[in-house]
This record gives sequence, C-alpha cells and structure tokens, in this order.
Amino acid sequence: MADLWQNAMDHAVALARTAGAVVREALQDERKVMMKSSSVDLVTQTDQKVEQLIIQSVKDKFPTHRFIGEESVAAGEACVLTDSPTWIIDPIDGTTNFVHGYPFVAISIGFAVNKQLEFGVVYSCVEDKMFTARRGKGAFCNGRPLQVSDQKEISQSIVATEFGSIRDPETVDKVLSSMRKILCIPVHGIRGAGTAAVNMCHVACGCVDAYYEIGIHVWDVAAAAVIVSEAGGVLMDVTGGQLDLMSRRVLAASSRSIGERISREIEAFAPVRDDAPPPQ
Ligand SMILES: O=P(O)(O)OC[C@@]1(O)O[C@H](CO)[C@@H](O)[C@@H]1O
Ligand SMILES: [Mg+2]
Ligand SMILES: [Mg+2]
Repeated sequence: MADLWQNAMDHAVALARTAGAVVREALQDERKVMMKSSSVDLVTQTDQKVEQLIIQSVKDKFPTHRFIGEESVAAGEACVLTDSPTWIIDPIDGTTNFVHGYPFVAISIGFAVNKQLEFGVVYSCVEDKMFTARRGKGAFCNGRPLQVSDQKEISQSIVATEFGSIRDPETVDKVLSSMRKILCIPVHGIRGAGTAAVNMCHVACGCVDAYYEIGIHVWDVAAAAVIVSEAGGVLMDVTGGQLDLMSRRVLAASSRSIGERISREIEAFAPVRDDAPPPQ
C-alpha cells in the first residue's frame, strides 16, 4: 500500500531544512530576547518567524491539517490533539541555547493522525544533522540508520536529563534529588544538550542510554518520540507507566529494563498538563 503520509513527511524535511537555515542565519545577528511564563522561559522573533513559516507552508499544501505549535499556544491557541492530521511544531527547541550561541538548537516537527504519531523530523541545525523517522520504517540521521545502544547494565550507562525551567525551590529539590540518586547508582555520567529533541535523538543514536525530564511539552518530544521508537528504544512515563504526550513528562530509554531502573530513582511530580483548560 502506498505510504499515505510520505508526502507530508517529505514536506516536513524540506521545511525543517529551510527553517534551520533561517535559525543559523539568525545566530550571526544580535538576538532580541523576550520572556514567556518566567525569566527562564525565553522566546525570540526567530522562534515566532520560523513557526509562522512552517505553519503557513503546511496550510498552503495541506489545508485541512491542524497544528499544535509552541508559539501559537503561547499566543492563546488551544493545545488539543484530535483525530485529525496534526502537525506538532517546536520552531526552536533549545531557545536558551540559541540565545547564548550554545550549539544544540533543533527544529522539531511531529505529525499525528488519530492521535498516533506517524513521523518525526528533528533538524539539529548547527550540527547539520537531520533526524527522521516514519512509523514502521526505521529512524535515520542524514540518511544513515539509527539504533539505540545495547547496554543492559545501568552502572555502565550515560543518562541525559535537564535542570528544567520550573525553578521554585521545592521542584528544584526534587530535580536535584533525582539526579543525585541516579549519579549514586552510580551511572557513568549525566549529560544534557539543553534540548529535549536532541537529547532523545542521542538516545536513538546510542550515545546516551536514556533521557528523562519533567516539565517538557508535547512539541518538545512528539517528533523525537518516533525517532526513538523507530531506533529500537522505548518511551514511558517517568514512573515507568505508559507515556502520555500531554503530561509534560517523558522517559526515553534504549530498553525497558534501563528505563524502569531509572524510573525507580526519579522523584516524580506533575506540572500543569499541556491540554489543561486555560485558567479563568
Ligand atoms: O522552549 P524551548 O527551547 O522550545 O524548549 C524547552 C526545552 O529546551 O527546555 C528544556 C530544558 O529544560 C528542554 O528539554 C526543552 O526541550
Ligand atoms: Mg522546546
Ligand atoms: Mg521552542
């Protein structure tokens, strides 16, 4: 049977490449930084411009499709995943990196139909790495197949995570306590690229064995979730249960056993869901 969504995926790859060139160009100029929910939740005109570029182009080509885009949601659009074909867009994953010139910055485009993720495209544009995956057809970086690591020993693993942007002291204590417990297993090390999408692609590549974070959003992880699972990895909630894309929690691992082992050390908490109704 013809692959129904291949056209859409080809378009996503082309758009990610175009968007990446815009982001790279913007890295040469001074960047005007604005705040969203707090002083550590940043946005720039480039985030907004890239999201509009992607959405307008998709609307022209696929007029019936729907969108969940980070900056559109910030501007008041609903964050609802229906059964309709839906593009889930993070125009710049790693805006803080972008602002500082730290070289992990990605364009993330996921696509879901009937609430099932069909493909994911993550373009790490400074490194010029194009990560792609179509459900059932494998994951690739610049056309080369990806495979998660075969590490079964937690004590010989590298775990990726982030400090996150929720900075009330109680939450920070939980984040640090989880990291402390994981370090003391002990694992070989903890890393973090500053972008969920790239951290997850690192799981898909096999250079880290697991990644977890609480506080991410659906647009940070939708595309990379396909890439991880098509590379042979597993996705779960930080408690080891089933992944819920709107819950703002993710754990991606090279195997269920590594994932479950890490989940036992995580102090879970529950940020306001992405699909929560807006406060009145
Ligand atoms: O706002 P952005 O840049 O699209 O994304 C937010 C984010 O970069 O912040 C987290 C670090 O806590 C990442 O894991 C996540 O992807
Ligand atoms: Mg993001
Ligand atoms: Mg972003």
